[in-house]
Amino acid sequence: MGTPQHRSVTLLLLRHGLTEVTGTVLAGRSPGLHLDGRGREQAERAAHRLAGLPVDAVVSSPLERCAETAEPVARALGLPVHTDDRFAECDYGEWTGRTLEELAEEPLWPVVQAHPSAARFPGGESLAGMSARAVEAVRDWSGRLLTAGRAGRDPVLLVCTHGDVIKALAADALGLHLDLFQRVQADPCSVTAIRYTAMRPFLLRLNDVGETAEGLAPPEEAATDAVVGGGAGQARDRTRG
Ligand SMILES: O=C(O)[C@@H](CO)OP(=O)(O)O
Repeated sequence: MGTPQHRSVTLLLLRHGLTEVTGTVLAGRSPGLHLDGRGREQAERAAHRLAGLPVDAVVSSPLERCAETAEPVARALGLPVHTDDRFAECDYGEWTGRTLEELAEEPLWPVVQAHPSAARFPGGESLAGMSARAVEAVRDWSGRLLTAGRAGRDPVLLVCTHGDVIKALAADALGLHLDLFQRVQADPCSVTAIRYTAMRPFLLRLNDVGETAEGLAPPEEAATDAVVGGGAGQARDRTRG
């Protein structure tokens, strides 16, 4: 990576809108799961809310519910949607598509709730692995934007992704062990904003479902002199052992 002209990146994490199973089924990587009418409305409202922000790139999980949320937002911003598999929901393996009620009876359930850093889903991924890949993706995209370095301000990256991915990235930003990530909330179409400055992540907004974009991005003149990635670097260590 070349010498970045601007050394702070603002990350906006947008959770996808509602689907007909949100909150009752562990959707994960279920194929063909689309936004429902409420979800499409939420995506349009998010597009309206975020339209005026100086966003430099929109990146989405490949799953339909995120792509369908990112699309109107990116259109309002006049940007293309990039896809990155590392922002896909955790691969829940055999748990994918099962109801939460049913899963609550599984022996692994209390581990997922109370000790998620030890949770690996049968036939799927571990939550620690999901966290590490998402942190790595944020680091890569941030580096890319810093290298591209638009004059006059620090870059803003908008990522449309999933509940557990946002919870993991927010936990990383707060320096929380992954075991505490269930204490973070990310509602449909909420925005969680993190600024990475001087090797350190700062949580600007958590689970923000407001109507305005005030305070979500730096003012035009703000260009700082620091380095991105402190939280990202620390995350893997915190999820070990
Ligand atoms: O997969 C799911 O059911 C949930 C889990 O957090 O995430 P999302 O709906 O945000 O994809």
